[in-house]
Amino acid sequence: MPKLPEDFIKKYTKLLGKQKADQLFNAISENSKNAYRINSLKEKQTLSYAQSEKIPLIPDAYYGKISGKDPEWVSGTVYSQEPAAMFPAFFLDAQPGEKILDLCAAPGGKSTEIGAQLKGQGFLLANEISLSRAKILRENLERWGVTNALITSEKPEKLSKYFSQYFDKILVDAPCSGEGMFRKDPQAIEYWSQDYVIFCQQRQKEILSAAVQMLKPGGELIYSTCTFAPEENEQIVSWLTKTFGFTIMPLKINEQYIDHGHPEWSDNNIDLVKTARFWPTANIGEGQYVAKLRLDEKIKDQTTSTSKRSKHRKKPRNALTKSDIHLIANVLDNFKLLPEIENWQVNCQVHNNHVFIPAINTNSDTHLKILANGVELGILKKNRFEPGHQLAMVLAGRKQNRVVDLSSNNYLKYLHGETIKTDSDINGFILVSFKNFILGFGKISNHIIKNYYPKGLRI
Ligand SMILES: C[S@@+](CC[C@H](N)C(=O)[O-])C[C@H]1O[C@@H](n2cnc3c(N)ncnc32)[C@H](O)[C@@H]1O
Repeated sequence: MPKLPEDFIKKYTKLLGKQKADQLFNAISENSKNAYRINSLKEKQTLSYAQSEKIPLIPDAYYGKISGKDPEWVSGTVYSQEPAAMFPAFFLDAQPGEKILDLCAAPGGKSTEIGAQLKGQGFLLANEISLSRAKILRENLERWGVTNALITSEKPEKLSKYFSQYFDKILVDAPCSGEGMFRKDPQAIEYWSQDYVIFCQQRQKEILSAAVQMLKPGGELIYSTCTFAPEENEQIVSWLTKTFGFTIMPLKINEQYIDHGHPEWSDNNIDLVKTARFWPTANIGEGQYVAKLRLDEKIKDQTTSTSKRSKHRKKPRNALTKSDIHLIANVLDNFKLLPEIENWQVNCQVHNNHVFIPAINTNSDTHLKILANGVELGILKKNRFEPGHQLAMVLAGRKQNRVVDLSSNNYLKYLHGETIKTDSDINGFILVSFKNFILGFGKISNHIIKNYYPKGLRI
């Protein structure tokens, strides 16, 4: 690991005192902690992991390392996540039916959890400014089986034009100087300087200024970073309260693991003790800061009437023909559908032959970079319907009968995209599983499973 920068050592020795600062520097030289969360959207399966050490407070989360080749991961049953990073979504506590924005969402650690909390009811907008990272976000949300997310790759200011005062809760898991990740990602040490901390602070203010425009009066903002820097933590929260009329809300802080925010590192606002700090010395995981703020109910609507007339309200025409419905039903009727997709005949739309149930209605003049909207059921081809991978991931939320479970050998063949021999007498589309974890679709004809595992995911 690279040496800690002199300015970093001086800064934290001054803030924490020599003894606590030395403990922090020692903790940074130790190994980082691995953990995973279990997906409550999927049918319960027996995992091959020990599940012996639980993450405090977080439901269904354990210490332990998982591999991207495990069927648990391929099927979206578990998500590997740094333990302290599980807390922002835990504190957000989305309720089914709410409208939630995750503004800086990739790769999706928090969006996947928010998707699970919503239980398919309500709406999640998962946005990531970087297109390459947004594609990974889409893969992760698809694997997780989330049905009600719109995934975009936009600048926060642009989103705010479409979603004025729209959301009940917004998570800003901000890009930051990453001091809390030094031991997990030593590159962050090389990148660090006090100037960089100030640059990040400025960027956080810009992102948050756009986020506030999208929050309903009385709505909640969760702000989090993975840095220790007060400039990006308590000082940002003080700026939010003074600039926009926010109240700092208490968080469930168990002082055994979680420190409180430090008023003396900002403007002495005593309410900053209600915010949460995670230090690697406290043994949960890496560094993290989380604050929950409520926007004043009486906040004035400063948006123009044009931007309030959002472009996502009008319901476009359902373009399915009778014969399309017949083709789709021929496939879907073989599976047990979840309540969110049961009424597909009424709710679905077709775009370039892709059949999907949108999370939100958008018009053709919505100029947002949209990577996914709701659930893609599949593609209409000439005289047939081919179910999509996302549908398989969603169907894993219920016990299915039309499933072929593979051997270890055939599991790898499936992930490679090969065809597989089977004893099954079924013909047509089936779900393919390994150790009962649903991996994707296959289509059987004469005891051969044609592989429908997406090309982009094959190993
Ligand atoms: C801490 S990461 C988010 C991690 C994510 N929430 C998760 O749990 O997987 C911060 C994200 O903010 C994005 N970002 C960078 N600059 C941004 C900006 N100006 N506006 C919005 N997002 C930005 C980064 O690309 C990065 O993916």
